[in-house]
Amino acid sequence: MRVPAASDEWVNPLRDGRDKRLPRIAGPCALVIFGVTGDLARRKLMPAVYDLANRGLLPPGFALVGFARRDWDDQDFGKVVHDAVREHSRTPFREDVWERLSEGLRFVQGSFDDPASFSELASTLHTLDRERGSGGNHGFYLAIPPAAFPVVLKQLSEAGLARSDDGQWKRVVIEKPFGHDLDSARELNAVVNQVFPEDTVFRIDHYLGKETVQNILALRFANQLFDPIWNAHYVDHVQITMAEDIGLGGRAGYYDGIGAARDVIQNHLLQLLAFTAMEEPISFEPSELQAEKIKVLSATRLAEPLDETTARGQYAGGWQGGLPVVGLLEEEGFAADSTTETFAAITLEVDTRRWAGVPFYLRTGKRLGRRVTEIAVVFKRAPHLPFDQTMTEELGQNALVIRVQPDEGVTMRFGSKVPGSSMEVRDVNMDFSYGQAFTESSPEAYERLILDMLLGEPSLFPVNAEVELSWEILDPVLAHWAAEGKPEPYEAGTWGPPSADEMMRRTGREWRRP
Ligand SMILES: NC(=O)C1=CN([C@@H]2O[C@H](COP(=O)(O)OP(=O)(O)OC[C@H]3O[C@@H](n4cnc5c(N)ncnc54)[C@H](OP(=O)(O)O)[C@@H]3O)[C@@H](O)[C@H]2O)C=CC1
Ligand SMILES: O=C1O[C@H](COP(=O)(O)O)[C@@H](O)[C@H](O)[C@H]1O
Repeated sequence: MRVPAASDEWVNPLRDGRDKRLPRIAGPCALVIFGVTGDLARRKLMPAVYDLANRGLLPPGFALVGFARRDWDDQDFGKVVHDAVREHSRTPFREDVWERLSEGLRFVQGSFDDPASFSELASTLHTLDRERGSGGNHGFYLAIPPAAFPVVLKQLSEAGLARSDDGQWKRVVIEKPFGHDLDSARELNAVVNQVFPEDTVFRIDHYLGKETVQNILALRFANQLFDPIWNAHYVDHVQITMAEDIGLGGRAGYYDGIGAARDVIQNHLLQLLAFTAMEEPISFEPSELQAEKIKVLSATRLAEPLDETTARGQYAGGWQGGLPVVGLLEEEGFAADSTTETFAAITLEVDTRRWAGVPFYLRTGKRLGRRVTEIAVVFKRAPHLPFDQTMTEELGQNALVIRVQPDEGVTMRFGSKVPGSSMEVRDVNMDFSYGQAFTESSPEAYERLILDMLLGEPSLFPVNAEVELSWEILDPVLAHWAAEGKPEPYEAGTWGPPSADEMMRRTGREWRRP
């Protein structure tokens, strides 16, 4: 198989033709992970790198450099990567793959505020370029606390690590959250672009790396079936749910003061809305896809009044999976009077001809009934039912449900005659399940996104404008909630605070129980 040179033409991954179904392999390069001792690196990034190696998608001399404060050497680091891979990788562990990967592992010990550590990083990379042929192509993954983004960018710049000579590339991957409101996102964007030109900045929203999210584009734009009814004439409303059953033990440092809306609505859920509501791009060139997402986000705004169209909550103690669990205020590290919300629901309107008058309800929460992310497009009722009313009491509204996770797939809900002598009609489901339709398991989101970054393929990374527009949409409700004070408590293991149900009841609708 041909290994593309670093200078190979960029190939659009969303427009691959038949001959391009062959796996795309990254050219010679090194990946530096800042924050390599952290939770994200251990659970997601290092396993994803191994999975790519296992699939033969990394170049022969690939190098992975970890940077953190621990007093480790390359061997210690190798053991940590090994354990993370054994515990969390998607693909089976193979000794020969591990041997090859481990030859390129290096650790640089240092603090973000210490220029000497960055000089050492530069010298490590130069050595790798020479010895393993990474060719001056370096990706820098910032898996670090958001407050540290500016200092690391400055150090990279001052150490000359952000500068590319001819035929080389330097790219930066920035984890979320990208700012905590519009102003801070603008400031951060300015800092980032002082060091890395926009086309070398890869802002991660890992939801875009999920197969089921990319499949929204296929479902909508590869089929004739859905588009004619994908509009305000037929759609009653859209519900986007990201529910988690986990609590926030161990995450206080990041989550307290951030809350559910900043953590996932600003990024993952608004990206899901953009994919669901945008117009067909004229091609899958990154700029065309981004243009459509930008257009639809520009047309999106909060429905008002906010105390009726939004809800927020904080989990209290309760039961989950048959076990008692504590409330947020008892979780280690959270302030006893924390006003951080762990549940958020908002109503959005999309001011376009396609969506005028169709509410988009977005909700997310921790310690909810179960883990599920789905987009439910709920259709209007048939204008006339030629049945005896008693025969349709169990007929709901038609719905198309895109199950992002788990049990990935698509379900269509519609009415069907109940077998028997009467014309009774009841809801039934028609399912497409990834597990049944495809034999191969889907790549993990980070696997896909790390590879795309190494290949320089930006389609699945939100640009600056999308991030800022998302804050613009959310800022008013964040200010509204900040003025309100304490969120409403809800029992762990339930579906959120009563005000969330009330918010829907007011409109004559109800949340799905996925
Ligand atoms: N965890 C997750 O599931 C997700 C995380 N993210 C984002 O990823 C990023 C990282 O999150 P997470 O892994 O959970 O964070 P952690 O707190 O677990 O890890 C932070 C890392 O940063 C390093 N670090 C912190 N300060 C310094 C410093 N001054 N000098 C050198 N290293 C330092 C720590 O190294 P040391 O060992 O030296 O302390 C550690 O490796 C955040 O932006 C988060 O929002 C995004 C989505 C999901
Ligand atoms: O970005 C985040 O996502 C995770 C959930 O990710 P998923 O892929 O398992 O759905 C969430 O737990 C975390 O709070 C948030 O920062």
